[in-house]
Amino acid sequence: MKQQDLFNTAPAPWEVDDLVSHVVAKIVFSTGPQQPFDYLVPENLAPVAVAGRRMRVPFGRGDRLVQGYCVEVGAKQVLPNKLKSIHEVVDDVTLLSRTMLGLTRWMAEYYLCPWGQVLEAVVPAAVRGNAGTREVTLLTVPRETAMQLATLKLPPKQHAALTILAAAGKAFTPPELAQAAGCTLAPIMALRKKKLVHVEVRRVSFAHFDDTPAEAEPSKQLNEDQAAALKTILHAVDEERHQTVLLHGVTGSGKTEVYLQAIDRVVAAGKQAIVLVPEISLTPQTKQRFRARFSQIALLHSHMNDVERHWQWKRIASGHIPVVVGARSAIFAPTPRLGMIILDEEHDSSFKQDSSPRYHARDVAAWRAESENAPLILGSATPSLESWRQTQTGAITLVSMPRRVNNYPLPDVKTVDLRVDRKSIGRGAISRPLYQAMRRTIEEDGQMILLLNRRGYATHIQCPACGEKVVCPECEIALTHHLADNMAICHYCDYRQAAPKSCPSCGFTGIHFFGYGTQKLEAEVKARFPGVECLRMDSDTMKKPGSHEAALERFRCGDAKILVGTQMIAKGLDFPNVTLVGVINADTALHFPDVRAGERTFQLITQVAGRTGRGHKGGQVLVQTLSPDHPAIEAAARHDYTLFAGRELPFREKFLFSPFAKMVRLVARGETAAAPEAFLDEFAKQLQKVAIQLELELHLQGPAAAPIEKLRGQYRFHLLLKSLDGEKLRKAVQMVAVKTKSPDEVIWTIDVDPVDMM
Ligand SMILES: Nc1ncnc2c1ncn2[C@@H]1O[C@H](COP(=O)(O)OP(=O)(O)OP(=O)(O)O)[C@@H](O)[C@H]1O
Ligand SMILES: [Zn+2]
Repeated sequence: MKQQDLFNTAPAPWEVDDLVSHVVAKIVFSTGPQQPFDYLVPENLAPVAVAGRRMRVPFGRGDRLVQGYCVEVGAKQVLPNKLKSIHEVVDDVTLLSRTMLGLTRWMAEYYLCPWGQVLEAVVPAAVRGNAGTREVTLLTVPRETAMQLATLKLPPKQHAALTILAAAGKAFTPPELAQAAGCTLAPIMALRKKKLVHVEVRRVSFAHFDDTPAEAEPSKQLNEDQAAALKTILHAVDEERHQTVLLHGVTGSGKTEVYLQAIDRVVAAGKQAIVLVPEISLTPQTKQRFRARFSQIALLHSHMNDVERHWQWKRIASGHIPVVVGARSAIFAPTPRLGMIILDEEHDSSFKQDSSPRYHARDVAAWRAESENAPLILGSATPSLESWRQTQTGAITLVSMPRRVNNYPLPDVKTVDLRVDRKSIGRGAISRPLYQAMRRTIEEDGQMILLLNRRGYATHIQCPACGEKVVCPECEIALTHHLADNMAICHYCDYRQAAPKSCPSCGFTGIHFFGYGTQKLEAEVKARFPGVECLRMDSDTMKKPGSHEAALERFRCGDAKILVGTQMIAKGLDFPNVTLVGVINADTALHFPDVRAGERTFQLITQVAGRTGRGHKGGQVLVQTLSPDHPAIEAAARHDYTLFAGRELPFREKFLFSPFAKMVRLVARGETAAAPEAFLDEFAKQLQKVAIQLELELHLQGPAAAPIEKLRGQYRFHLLLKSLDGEKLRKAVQMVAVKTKSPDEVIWTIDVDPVDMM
């Protein structure tokens, strides 16, 4: 883990006279040893041996050739016979600029993971694999050969081919030349052997994608709030200095228009902008909005194939594409002249990667923007408490847009208390008040969105006779009943079995399916509103590429009246005819054993409520809940972010959580419960020793069984580390980690600034 250079050790005193200055390349491997190694750069490779390219080098006793990333090249005093030489430079283009190399190094140190692993995450596999390109051999005639052409004694076919190539004035591949000269490849091979033609091997791209811009759209006349926000942003853009601005604008306040006009200025200055959005927000609507304003734009999304990904990467790296829009990993777009970074919906948890390197795009963006003197714009109606807190300390500039565009009011939000007697609520998932509101909406030709954050049909299966619950044998989590193929499925590991007809334990045939998923809700809507088209959007119905677009188009054009879905329908959508939003169960995420449960609930309800009232018809929201008095639900019903943050922050401070304390989470898993628990116990003990040494005030929670105690057959434990001093905390973890050799049966991970606590 520690980045130390084996070859940086000082030479012995009697060796000093033998030192010579040599060009040395520092190589980092993506697997195997974690520390960089030095290699000599032979003279013939000096022009191409550039930091940021991959190189093949001899490694180990057998000098096996392995590939690594060159992260630095420079003159160094070395004992020449002690270092091996680079064998080959793999890339003919530089994959990582100095800034990007610096970024990867910072990520490795900050997130406590191997540098090589970060490099592999930053350079897309499609780029590493040169997807969509092939090597071609190109032939030309050197000048001296061309001048002697008339006097050269050659067989007629060779002579003819050489004459044609010399006259062509451009390079031919061997088959092209053979065709032009009307001969086989043999005479051309002969010319190559005689060295009468110059041979060059070059990698060319055969990919091409259509990027015709959408119909152009002029920018909008900004309202007062938007103009003020834009002014603050442009200040930083014009001065080419780094500043982070949090654009806190309520839903429908027109944040996108502010981004677009800020980007205009960046592009006019000849620079590039990166816009990050949650993957799920890369809707046709978002794409269209950006396409209509910028003719040259790269849209990076997960359905892209390798050939296209590589093609886009090269276009961005060439500097020709001024605007890049994409999900989390677009923060690594190789823009040579970065002028601004925007994170829309900056609070979204999809910006945190849940596999190593476990980076948060917001923090990576902050590092990048700072080192490239570019402004960073964070936008949200429900900012993360991390960003909000920084506006209080002055590290981030706050700009507010508290009103919707066109002075549309925020929708009226009412809670439906599900605790009152069932009679007045009605049966099924849709309460009586919600049903009546739905009926009215249809009569008034409006559209509506129903949010239920659980997919599947019934959320648990239980025997009323003996109480037996049907759980996943691998995760011990209740299986969800899915109607398609009548299966019972584990939502954690995708284990599936046929839905039981009787109790697997006592044989009772009246086994019961409880709870509501989106499938069951859709069925209920269809039964109660026959003839009204209802669409369902969740990860089950949205598997196929393009299905997202198709569904949203049916809703946009007004054919579908009711849209039922999970959180994927909660953000970003801008449909003026949506006059009703129903939250079927506001409590699904409220009681998770996670410090952010309240924050997530507040965000989800505020965001989904924001989908309505975006037109002149107005809108209303009904939130069904068992806890209408919960502070998060109450604040969301009032669209009051400041109220929510004002209540939540003191709690976080008191109990030492983010954003006040820095947190690191360790998760260990294994076939038995004992091994991972013992491992974390020992880790905690070592940490406490190191903490004394470093004078670190360390707070430990656990080790304890993780909320998801068992996953895919493995027992999971976690240990939460907290401290006000993040730097020292990471240092302590690193010091223990380098010395720790985990037993074979334990797999463990380090998560710095964890978001997922399950
Ligand atoms: N100055 C303006 N005048 C008129 N309409 C505007 C103006 N600015 C934006 N709009 C329109 O207002 C609507 C809402 O804007 P937008 O989707 O950017 O809001 P938002 O702040 O991103 O909301 P959300 O957080 O809910 O996604 C869009 O249809 C947009 O075209
Ligand atoms: Zn499972």
